[in-house]
Amino acid sequence: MEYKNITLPANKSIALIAHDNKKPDIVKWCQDHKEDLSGHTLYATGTTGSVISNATGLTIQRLISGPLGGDQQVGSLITEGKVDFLIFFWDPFEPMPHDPDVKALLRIAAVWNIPVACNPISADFMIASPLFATEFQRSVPDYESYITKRTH
Ligand SMILES: O=C(CO)COP(=O)(O)O
Repeated sequence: MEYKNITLPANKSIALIAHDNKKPDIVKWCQDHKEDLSGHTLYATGTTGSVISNATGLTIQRLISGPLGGDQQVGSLITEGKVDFLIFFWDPFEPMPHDPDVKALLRIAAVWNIPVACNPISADFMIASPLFATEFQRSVPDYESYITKRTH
């Protein structure tokens, strides 16, 4: 696989997701970082988006609920270059009916070199990074050269 660099703008697109037992954690994290988050474009799966916007007033583009396909929607936005960061507090203690979707989302985030925080401390380190609110270069798979190689 060949890679190319793309420039991420200072204003990032961040996807916020939490399983039910972790929703209090993501709400608290968003309350603690409300000011920093308000400068970015926020996406969330359905229920996570509702609880965060009710608790913080942040503007969030809500997708479908996770078990109904929301994780797949986030994965699709990542492949389209429309989501730059993933904050996903997944539950390590409970199996989910949509575990294959969760795994697929985490895989696609790795494929597209997306920073992923799976717990509040990782998210704290991420948002404290000087790169969080500045332009930076991200290496991504060079899809066009991949297609060209496979078709010539
Ligand atoms: O299940 C989820 C992620 O796998 C989250 O979905 P909700 O935000 O709709 O609860």
